[in-house]
Amino acid sequence: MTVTQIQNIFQKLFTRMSVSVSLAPIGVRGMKVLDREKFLRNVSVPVLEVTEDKLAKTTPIVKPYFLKLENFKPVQNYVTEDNLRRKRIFFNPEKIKCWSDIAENHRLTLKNYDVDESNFTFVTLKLTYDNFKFDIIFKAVLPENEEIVSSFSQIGHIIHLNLREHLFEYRYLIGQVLLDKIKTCRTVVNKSNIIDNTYRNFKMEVIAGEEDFLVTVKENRCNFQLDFSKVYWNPRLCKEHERILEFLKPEDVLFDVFCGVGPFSIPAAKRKCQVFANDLNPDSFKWLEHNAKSNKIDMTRLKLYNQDGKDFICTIFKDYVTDIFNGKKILKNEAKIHITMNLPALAVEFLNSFNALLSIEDLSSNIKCDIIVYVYCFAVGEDPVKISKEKVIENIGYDISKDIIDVFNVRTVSPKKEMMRVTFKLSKEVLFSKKLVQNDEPPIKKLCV
Ligand SMILES: C[S@@+](CC[C@H](N)C(=O)[O-])C[C@H]1O[C@@H](n2cnc3c(N)ncnc32)[C@H](O)[C@@H]1O
Repeated sequence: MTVTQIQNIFQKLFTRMSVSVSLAPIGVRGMKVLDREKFLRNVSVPVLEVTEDKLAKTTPIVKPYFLKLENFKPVQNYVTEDNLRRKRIFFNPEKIKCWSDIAENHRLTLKNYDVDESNFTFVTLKLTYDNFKFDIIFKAVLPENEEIVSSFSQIGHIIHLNLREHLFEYRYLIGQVLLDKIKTCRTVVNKSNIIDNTYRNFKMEVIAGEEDFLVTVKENRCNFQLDFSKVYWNPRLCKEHERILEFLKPEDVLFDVFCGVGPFSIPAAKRKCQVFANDLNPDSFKWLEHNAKSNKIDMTRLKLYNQDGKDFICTIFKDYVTDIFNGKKILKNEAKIHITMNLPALAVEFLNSFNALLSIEDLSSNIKCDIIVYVYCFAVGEDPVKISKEKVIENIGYDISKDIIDVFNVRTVSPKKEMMRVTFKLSKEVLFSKKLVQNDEPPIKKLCV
């Protein structure tokens, strides 16, 4: 018996006895400065050694047991001590600890090809930092039960983290690992405070890679270029942007009150809507203009504004609907007017600008015009639907319960905070409310929610 054969017997015995074989890195918990060498470890791994002619038949049978690691091939060439060329198929030791762990039907099929337990052995595999995915590394390094993978998003080449305070001391390690492991990443930033400024951008710290905030992202078949340090962009809103775009038909009109760099406005203009896009942030405005050009938008369909949302509603929107209601402007093919208000922390506070926006003199007979508002808000509490409805009604100053079309949960921001969208029909009652209320009553009706 050769030394290798004896080693194999011992390895088989040992592996049979051990309850579970973990492939995770060991001895790195608590590491704050990345030391790639410390991830080196030897693991005993089951392999099936077959002659080259048997490989094509054997591989499909044993594929479910393959050892899957980063930068690792589960099927490798091997030359025996007697100089014979063989193939080694590496199995996952977390699944296969001995020959009988292979399903019986698979063992029987293998036997038909003359492959059996005599082909099954164990080899020692040297695992390095390069073999582990970032989530495995974080699981091994960070305090137990920490989950950071869900708290990051990728915007072009930037990975954006929102680390909780107790993980701050690990931030440079986390940044470096992400930079190493995610091929499309060149910059890792951590948001260093919550978004509480007017322009909804965050102060951030570069924790790994280059200080380059200029990104290009693709959404709803449009390209957006932006400076992530100066403007708002959230890849988690892509689906919501798409949902709104689905509501828009060619010739419809969109007033995008807080448009950012244009994720509603630019694709809407591309779909032949008439779009009025506004944002207060001069940088958003700059990138909005840039993106309109780079997406080759017909600028007769897209008008851009850099004003406060309230002024935008009280001038641009007001003038447009005045012309509709006094018959100066006619919408083609019963087109609708849509108003998007995506500034969840504050948008409801702009709703009262619609209340009594128009005077009754502007109203020519019974012109009909569907105006749909999509206003976003945050809801913290047991019943986010009720909370967001109440917010809207309270702020618009009119009981619009009957006009609410939908209350939609867009996404969970944190365990107790939901981002909601309230869709409602902006009625003539609200737009002309002052004049509709008799006897100089204040325009705000008593709310019943
Ligand atoms: C949450 S972002 C939404 C951007 C974009 N609509 C989207 O869906 O990604 C809100 C935007 O509102 C803009 N903003 C903040 N206060 C504003 C105001 N008073 N008037 C107009 N825009 C404002 C910010 O600059 C920011 O771009």
